[in-house]
Amino acid sequence: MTVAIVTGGAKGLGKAFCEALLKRSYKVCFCDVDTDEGENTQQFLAKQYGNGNVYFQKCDVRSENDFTALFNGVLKKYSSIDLIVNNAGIIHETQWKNCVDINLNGVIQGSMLAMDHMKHGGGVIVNVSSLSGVLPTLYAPVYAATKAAVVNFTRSWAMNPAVTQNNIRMVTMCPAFADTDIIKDIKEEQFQGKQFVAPFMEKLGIMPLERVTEGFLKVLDDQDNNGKSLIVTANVMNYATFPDPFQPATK
Ligand SMILES: NC(=O)C1=CN([C@@H]2O[C@H](COP(=O)(O)OP(=O)(O)OC[C@H]3O[C@@H](n4cnc5c(N)ncnc54)[C@H](O)[C@@H]3O)[C@@H](O)[C@H]2O)C=CC1
Ligand SMILES: CCC(=O)/C=C/C=C\C[C@@H](O)/C=C/C=C/C=C\[C@@H](O)CCCC(=O)O
Repeated sequence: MTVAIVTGGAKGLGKAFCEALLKRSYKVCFCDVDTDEGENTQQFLAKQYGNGNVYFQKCDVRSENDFTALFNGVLKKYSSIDLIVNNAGIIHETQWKNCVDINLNGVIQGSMLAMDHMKHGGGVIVNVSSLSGVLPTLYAPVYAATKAAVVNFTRSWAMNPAVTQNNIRMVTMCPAFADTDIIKDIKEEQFQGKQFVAPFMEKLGIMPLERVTEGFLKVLDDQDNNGKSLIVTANVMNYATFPDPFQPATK
């Protein structure tokens, strides 16, 4: 039995990742702060993939207590945790502390709890960042900062013996715009200049969820990607490259 936790799984990319995992016969526990949406999705997924294979637990990733209860619940039900997808996220430049709490602290909390469990038998941690994690994003500096932090948090842990010597793999995903609610019903106050979004969206397009799921499955299947960050756009699916100051200088 292979067991996964997906945060923010009630809708959008998280829900798509849950479905992809269920198709691969994982047992899936997904959490969300939105109980109504979570319960609807639970019913939908249970009908498609079987009641015993998926369940929803309310968890606000900002809460250490909720997160600990989530892990304990999964271990009680399925006895192991092989994969966590730290996916829950928002974009909100005015409520920026909330944005940091969810997008960064939530990922840190989920990763630390997962590592603590996985040190006994290994596992995979997928942290969902954004293309905004590797590119400056003028309309959302705080969002971009949280997403860049996720990239370097993952790269940094990936070098640590607690990961490398315990058969753990930590990877980041950096998708461009995808067709979910995060890009809809948007308020001016969520950005530092909402008008700046459109040109980037025009250039990058809006990906169907299937394209991001393709990247997600690649991240799961590539065994040698510890610490890497997969960029997913309509045209590109490559691991990001970063400057290496330890290499001899080239002239
Ligand atoms: N859709 C897009 O264009 C892109 C999205 N992303 C990232 O993908 C991730 C998923 O986003 P989408 O599915 O697009 O958005 P979405 O808005 O459709 O789904 C996000 C889910 O996270 C949940 N959530 C929010 N705060 C939470 C909290 N405190 N605790 C638990 N769950 C919480 C929401 O209730 C919702 O179900 C986010 O981290 C986002 O930043 C990255 C790049 C592009
Ligand atoms: C700099 C490159 C870049 O912009 C990359 C973006 C990649 C992904 C962004 C993603 O993580 C979150 C995007 C959220 C966007 C939210 C709202 C927009 O849809 C507002 C559109 C407003 C408008 O149409 O005027």
